Amino acid sequence: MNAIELRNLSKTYPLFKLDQITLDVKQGYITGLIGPNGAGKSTLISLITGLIRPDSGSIRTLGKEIPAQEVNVKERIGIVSDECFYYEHLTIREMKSMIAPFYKKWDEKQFNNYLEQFELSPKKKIEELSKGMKIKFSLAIALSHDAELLIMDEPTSGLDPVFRRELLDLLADMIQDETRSIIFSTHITTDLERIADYITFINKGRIVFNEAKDDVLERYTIVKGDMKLLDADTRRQFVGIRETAVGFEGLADNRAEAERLFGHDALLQRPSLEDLIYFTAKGEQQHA
Ligand SMILES: Nc1ncnc2c1ncn2[C@@H]1O[C@H](COP(=O)(O)OP(=O)(O)OP(=O)(O)O)[C@@H](O)[C@H]1O
Repeated sequence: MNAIELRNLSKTYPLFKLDQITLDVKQGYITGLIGPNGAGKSTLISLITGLIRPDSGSIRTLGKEIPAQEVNVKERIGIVSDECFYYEHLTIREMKSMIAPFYKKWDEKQFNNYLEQFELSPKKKIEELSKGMKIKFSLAIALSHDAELLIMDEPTSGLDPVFRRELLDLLADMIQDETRSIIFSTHITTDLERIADYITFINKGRIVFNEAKDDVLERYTIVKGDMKLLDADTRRQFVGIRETAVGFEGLADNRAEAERLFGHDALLQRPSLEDLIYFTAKGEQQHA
């Protein structure tokens, strides 16, 4: 089953279009959403959570049509972002008291455990929280109502490395029973290399791929070699190329083909997710 199903989803802003997005986010797994600045990640997440409305296309979250059946699904979802809509003048305890009644499965003991684990004082006002503390607070809320789907917009960007690791462990634990699902956007791609099962790459409002992480990292390859290996034909193999004084480095999207073409003349390496973003953006500049 899919936790999220998007069909031909479009949203147009004056200078940007999220264009005909069709995407399945699998239940029971962690999906990472990656892409350059302004690619449309937050817009996509806002559409999925019902914060903004699409111009066309359909959204089905946990089996329910959004926005039509939104009320039936809200309490089964946890949303984590540093831009959550809390009342700044309230304390953590007061804010929790406002939020908790909306959730049938609210677990007060669990919430208090998370506050302790995250070192958050219930007496602190929301306006006094740092960016990282706000993320921790919204995470404590999301994890205390037994959410089946966690949707997170750059949850790790404001967190220190120690807590980031702890959060990743927490997320990995959360999906152990294979009924819960997590989608999160981030620029810290090493976090996804650590825990994501699937990667959705979005660029300029379009999906570049939505695939199992291991398949992606197997399919693409970094090729390093001498400039004399590059001609009009071989250049076509590359998503993007970086030329240096001593040679070139490029990303090819077909490892088998690159091996056939370059054989032992070039060095082929497994790419990182960051390489995929970097070379895709670079390729666009080169083809522009
Ligand atoms: N309310 C809005 N009105 C007009 N344009 C908008 C609005 N919200 C987003 N955009 C535009 O949509 C595009 C995608 O923005 P979005 O925030 O979804 O990107 P992103 O991938 O999350 O980027 P980043 O990695 O920088 O956070 C940008 O060009 C942005 O300016």
